[in-house]
Amino acid sequence: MSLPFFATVDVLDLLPQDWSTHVDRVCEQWSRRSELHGGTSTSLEPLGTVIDYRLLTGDDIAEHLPWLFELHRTSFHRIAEEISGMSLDPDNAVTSAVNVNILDPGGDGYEWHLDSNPVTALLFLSTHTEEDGGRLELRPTDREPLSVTPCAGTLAVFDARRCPHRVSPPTQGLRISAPMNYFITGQPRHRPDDLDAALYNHNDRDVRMLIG
Ligand SMILES: O=C(O)CCC(=O)C(=O)O
Ligand SMILES: [Fe+2]
Repeated sequence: MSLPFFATVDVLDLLPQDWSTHVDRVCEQWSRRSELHGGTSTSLEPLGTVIDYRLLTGDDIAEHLPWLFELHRTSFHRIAEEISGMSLDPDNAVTSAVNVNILDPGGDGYEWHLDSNPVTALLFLSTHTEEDGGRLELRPTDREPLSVTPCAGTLAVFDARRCPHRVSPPTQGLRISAPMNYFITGQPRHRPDDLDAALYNHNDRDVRMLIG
């Protein structure tokens, strides 16, 4: 559970001019409530833990925020390769490739967990102060814990499969972020069987795949 790379990059100039109103509108209209449960294969929370949040799946994003879906496959892909120093492939399962997490203050959070994909790029879509909560917290075993205050337009790239991470519950302001999955070229991909059901609260594994 080490952290071989972690970097943040300002990507504001890659977002469309009206990104903020567009994201707000789509979150308002299309997000659904979900729950994270301790005890699932990637969770590090004790059994019985239930954490609320809202999300947009990749299907919602491909349809309503197509520029974000596209950035995952183009500019953000290149940035993730530069930072990780590896040849990567974007996740081509539509539902999980890009998500948007929406945490309402006063109750929502995101559990301690590991991702199943080796490289995660996380785009912050809201800005917070240190007092607002909603911090991305990482606990690598081989260095000091990291705690990142979200700043809209910043992309964080890290090895989320080996480094436990969570979002501390926001106390003020809607916290919005977009996690994006990448895999190492040529290495087998493993997605635990219960993960889609755990994240999207449905049991039918996603079958929409993009070519390439
Ligand atoms: O929303 C965040 O800041 C982190 C979420 C996360 O780690 C994930 O969706 O896997
Ligand atoms: Fe994660």
